[in-house]
Amino acid sequence: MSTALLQSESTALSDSPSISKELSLVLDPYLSLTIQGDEIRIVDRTPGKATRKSARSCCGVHATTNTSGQDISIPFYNVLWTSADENCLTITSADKVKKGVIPRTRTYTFDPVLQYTVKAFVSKLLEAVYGSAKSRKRLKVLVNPFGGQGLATKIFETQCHSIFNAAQCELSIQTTTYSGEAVEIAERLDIDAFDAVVCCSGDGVPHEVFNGLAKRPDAATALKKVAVCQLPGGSGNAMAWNLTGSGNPSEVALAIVKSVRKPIDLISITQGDRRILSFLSQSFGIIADCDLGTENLRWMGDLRFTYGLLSRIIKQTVYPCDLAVKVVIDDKELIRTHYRQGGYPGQSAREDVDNKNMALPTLKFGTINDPLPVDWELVHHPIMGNFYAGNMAWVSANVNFFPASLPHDAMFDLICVDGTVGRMKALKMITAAETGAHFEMPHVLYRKVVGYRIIPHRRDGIAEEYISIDGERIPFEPFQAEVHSGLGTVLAKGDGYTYHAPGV
Ligand SMILES: Nc1ncnc2c1ncn2[C@@H]1O[C@H](COP(=O)(O)OP(=O)(O)OP(=O)(O)O)[C@@H](O)[C@H]1O
Repeated sequence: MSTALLQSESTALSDSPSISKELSLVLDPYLSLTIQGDEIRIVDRTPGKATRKSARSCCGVHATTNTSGQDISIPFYNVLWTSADENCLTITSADKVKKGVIPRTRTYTFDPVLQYTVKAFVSKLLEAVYGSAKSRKRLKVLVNPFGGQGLATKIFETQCHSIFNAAQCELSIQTTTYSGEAVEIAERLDIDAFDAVVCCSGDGVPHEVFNGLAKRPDAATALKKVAVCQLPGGSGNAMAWNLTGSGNPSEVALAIVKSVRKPIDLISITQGDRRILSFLSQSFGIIADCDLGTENLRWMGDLRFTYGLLSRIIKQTVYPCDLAVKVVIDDKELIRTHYRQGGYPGQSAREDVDNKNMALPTLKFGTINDPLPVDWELVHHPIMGNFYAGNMAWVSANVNFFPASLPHDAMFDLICVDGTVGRMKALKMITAAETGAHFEMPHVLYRKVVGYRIIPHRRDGIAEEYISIDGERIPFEPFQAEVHSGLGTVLAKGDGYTYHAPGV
C-alpha cells in the first residue's frame, strides 16, 4: 500500500474553509488518520510498541497514551493542537479522566517524503478543530488566591494551566493581591494585546473586570474587544456554569479554549453619583440579606445561605420599598415564546461600538438623580420579600433562578415575590428554583424588563440592610438600572447562544 493523502471526494485541499468531507492521511500500511464528521479517527495497527516509543521521543513529547494496535476517535472539540515537523506528527487532545479532562499528546512518525502532505493535513485539521473559534487565544489570567476556600491558585495550576499551554494559548498570569485590584488591571489593560481576561475566581473578580473596563475613556470599545470569562475558583461560579455548562475547572478551561466570542447584555446601575455595571444579578430583600447578612455564620460553610433563607421564611420577613419598572413582557406564556425564539430577531442588535475609543453608552432613562421617566410609575411595596433581577440563568451552581434569561435579548429578568406569600409556598419555591420550575408558580412575578428604579426603606430595629450587585455589597440607597444590548463580550461554549441551563 502506498503512503498517500486520500480524499473521499475530489475536493482540493484548499477548497473549503472547514472540513466537511472525509479526508484521510495514510502514513504507513498500518497507520491512517481520517478527518470525518466532527472527529478525527486514528487507525493504528502498528505491530509492537517499540517503534512507537522511539517515535514519541523524536519530538521530545511525552505521550501518556500508547496508541499501538488501537483505533481511536477524538472529537474535534477535544483536540487542543496538532503539528508536524519533517517526520513526526503530534496531536494533543483534552482526554476525559475521572475528574474532568487532561491534555495528552499522541505522536506518529512518517517518511520525510510525506512531510508537505502531512503539513497540509495538519493545517486542515487545525481549521476543523477550531472552526470559528480563535486558536492560540491571548489570555490575561487573574487568579484570586482567596477565591472560594482559597484554592484558586491550586485549581489553576493543577487543572487549567496545562490545558491552555497544550492549546498554545499566550498566557499572562497575575495573582490579585488586594480587593479591587482587578478593576485597576482591567482599567489599564492593553486591549490590543489580549483576547480575553480569564478570572480564576468566583463571580466577584469578573464583576471587577467588567467595571475596570467600564472606567476607561474607551469603555465600550474595550468591553467589545476583550472578552471576560471565568475559571471556577470561587464559591459562586455562576458565570462558568452559564457560559460553559460546567463547574469543573479543566472542562471550563477547554471550553474557553474552544469558545467563540459572543456579546452579552450588561446593566448599568446608578446610585448616588456612581455608575457601575452588573453582568449577573441585583438583589434586595431575602436573597441579599442571606448572601451578605450571614457573614457571621461563615463557619457553617454553604449551609449558611440555607439557614439564612429558612430563618427569614419562617419569620415571613418583608423588605419595604418603592419600585418603578419599565416592563417589556409580563405574561409568562409570552416570555416562554420569547425565550424559545431566542429573543426578538433584530431587536437585540449590539449598540454601535465599532468606532475606536467609544465611551460607555449614554443612559436612555437617566440616572437615579434624574426625574423618573414619564412613563414609569413608582409603586409602594410594603411587603416585598424577594426583589431579584438577573441577566444569567444560574445564580449559583444549583439555582436556575432566571430560567427565561437570554444572554443577548436587550432585556433582563425581574422576579418579585411577596414576603407574606406563606411559608410552605416559599419553601417549595426554594426547591423549585434548583431546576427553574418556580417560573410556573403563580405567586412568582416574572417579568422581562429594560430598567427599573428602586427606593429601599430601612426597617425599624434592623441595624444592617443589604443590596447586592453581582454578589457584591453596595450602599443601602436608591438605585436605578438600565440594560445595554450586547455591551459586553464573553466566551461561550456552543454554536447557539442560550445559557447552559434548562430554559422555559
Ligand atoms: N488578594 C486578594 N485579597 C483580598 N481580596 C481579594 C484578593 N483578590 C481578590 N479579592 C476580592 O475577593 C472578592 C471575592 O472574590 P471572588 O468572587 O473571586 O471569590 P468568592 O470566593 O466567590 O467570593 P465570596 O464568596 O466572598 O463572594 C472580590 O471582591 C475581590 O475583590
